[in-house]
Amino acid sequence: MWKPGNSAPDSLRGEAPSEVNSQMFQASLASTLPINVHRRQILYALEKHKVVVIVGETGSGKSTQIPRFLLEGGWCEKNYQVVCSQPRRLAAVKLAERVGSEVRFKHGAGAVGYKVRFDDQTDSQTKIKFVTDGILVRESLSDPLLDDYSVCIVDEAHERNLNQDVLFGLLKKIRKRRPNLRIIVCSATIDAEAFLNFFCGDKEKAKVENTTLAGPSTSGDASDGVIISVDGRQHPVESMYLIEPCSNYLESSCSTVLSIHESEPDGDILIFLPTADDIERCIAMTDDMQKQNKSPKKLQLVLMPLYAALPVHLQKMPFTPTPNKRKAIFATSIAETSITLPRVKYVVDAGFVKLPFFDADKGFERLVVTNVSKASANQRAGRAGRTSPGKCYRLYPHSSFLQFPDQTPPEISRTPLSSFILTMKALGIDNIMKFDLLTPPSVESMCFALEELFAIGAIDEKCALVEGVGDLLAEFPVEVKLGRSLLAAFEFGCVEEVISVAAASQVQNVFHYARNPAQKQNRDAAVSEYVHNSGDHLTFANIFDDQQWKDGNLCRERYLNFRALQKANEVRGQLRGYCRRLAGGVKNLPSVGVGEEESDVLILKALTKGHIFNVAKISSDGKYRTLRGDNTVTVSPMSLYSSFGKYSEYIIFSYTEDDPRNFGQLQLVNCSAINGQWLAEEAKDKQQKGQFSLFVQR
Ligand SMILES: Nc1ncnc2c1ncn2[C@@H]1O[C@H](COP(=O)(O)OP(=O)(O)OP(=O)(O)O)[C@@H](O)[C@H]1O
Repeated sequence: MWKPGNSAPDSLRGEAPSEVNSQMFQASLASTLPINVHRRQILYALEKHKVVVIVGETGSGKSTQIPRFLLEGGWCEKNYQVVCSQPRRLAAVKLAERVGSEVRFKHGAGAVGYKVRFDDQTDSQTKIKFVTDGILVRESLSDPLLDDYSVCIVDEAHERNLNQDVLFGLLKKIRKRRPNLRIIVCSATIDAEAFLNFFCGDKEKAKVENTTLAGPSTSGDASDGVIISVDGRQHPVESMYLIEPCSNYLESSCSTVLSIHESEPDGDILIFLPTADDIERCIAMTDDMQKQNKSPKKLQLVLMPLYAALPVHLQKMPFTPTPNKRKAIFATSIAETSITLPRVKYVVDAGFVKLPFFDADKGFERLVVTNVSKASANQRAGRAGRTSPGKCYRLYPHSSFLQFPDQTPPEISRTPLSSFILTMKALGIDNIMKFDLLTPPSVESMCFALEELFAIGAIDEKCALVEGVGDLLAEFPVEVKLGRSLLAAFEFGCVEEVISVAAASQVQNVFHYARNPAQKQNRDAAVSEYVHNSGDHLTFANIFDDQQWKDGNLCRERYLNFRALQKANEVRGQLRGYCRRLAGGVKNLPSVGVGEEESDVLILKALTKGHIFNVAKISSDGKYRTLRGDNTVTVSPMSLYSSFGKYSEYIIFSYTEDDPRNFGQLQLVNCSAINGQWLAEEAKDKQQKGQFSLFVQR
């Protein structure tokens, strides 16, 4: 069933006799989920209505069972597929494994597949397809009416990521052209009426089903939409709050994990923290505290991280049984929705999330650690009690919870929109302001994105996609800055090196933090062996140029984050595949090597083409100011440029974040020295000299 050369996910591999029993067991467990009571109601609603909004508690069975109902209800006949989109790739992969193992007994091993960025595990036999929201949007570029699908399920709709919002608008358009298409929108916590109004509008009557009715409704015409509420969850989750706010959520997380381990019966613990760095620190702190506490324990406690920038084999570990041991899994919001970690009974929620926010005043995105929404907190709690009753320890008072926003603000209202605009243009939607969106984007962020796209040459002065740049970038699987740098790398013959830079930029924390001055001294000595004096970007390329990064021990000595490098290397492989296809199937991609002045200039020039909007110039007070927005900024102390970079009037940077030492100020992450002359050349190239000379003269 799987494409040659690809291995199937664990639970979808060849059938051993014992597996058959386990599948029958899983299928019988599935039939006890609360959503089963609504099976007929959902199938009937879908016969009668084009849009069905399903609201059901976490763990009621929406993500796993609805696709199965549809398969069994005949929605995959005549070569149609049912597609279910998820915000995150981990959820899409895990759901495909789970649903695959539930249905394979009846429908064959290939009935369920998944498609996520860089990994397509579907073929002509696939009937239920789990994808990420971004993949479904991309599919609509080549198949504008999504003709392969009879039903599109958009799951976890409360997340309102940018791709979901595009999908809602597209599906609304498509359903007018394809009356046979059915749309299901699912979540535990959405404003169902708002979604129904969006799809059905005032003219078409929206109908709310009686929530307790298990049977079919008898009214409404086929153009109606309908809301179905699914009551109840399989197992209860008890939520507990702190009486007083805690002063240090990392310490509080560690001590809560250890006290659960000492006092609560068996069951794994899932801890939600905002960043990968917090996770690594919290694991180290818990480990230290555990070693100091010598009292005998019934069970050994194993500490594991789970975040997006981990290599795939480490992301799988929390899902693997550890007999006679209790797992404490420290996760970001990657584990918040759709996934089931079967043995988790306890959730510890620090109540924070790291989110990008576009600051229209500064003209830059800021990564901010902020309170989660009530919807997210409830999703997190929902990870306990999936296979038995559970408990959620919230590390904040109930009064704080009540002040959390109901929902996280939609991504469209808080992030830069360059990729979004490119996608819309590639879809042929030129007047974006007229495209039907649940929340319209702000004029400021649209202008900012259009300017950036113009500056990198993706659109022309009439805002049309530039052939050979804009159209390619719309399909590139990385953000536009890196995509543009990769395209430029073909021009400069340094594709391999820019791939390394792009891959390392996708994972955070390539280097381990130095936590005190002594560590910093050691780190600086270790890092000096491979650092490039232009700063971070060429150091990334250097690390991959030198095969020694593959040695975990050596990485530790050199303060390199082995896990992050493994992940970056995975991404390198994926980007290489993409670039090879782009170059017409060539085997060897152009490479110049790192370390010779001439080749280094080529790599930095390619990067400058993509980062033309992310340039800072030193001003007379000795501080850097961004050319765009004229913000006074500092270089992040984590950037190697701050300790090792040669002085440069101009630098490029990957992104900005809040400076923890200066409230309200931005700091630049991943910085490299460039030559200001390249900016002028770039401006000349594009005949935009007037625009760029403004920057250069400042
Ligand atoms: N991998 C798994 N291992 C064990 N049980 C599972 C697994 N996946 C799902 N389940 C069972 O199926 C139940 C329903 O899961 P499902 O993901 O369909 O719920 P949901 O309603 O979509 O919840 P959420 O909104 O939290 O994603 C879980 O609570 C659990 O009991």
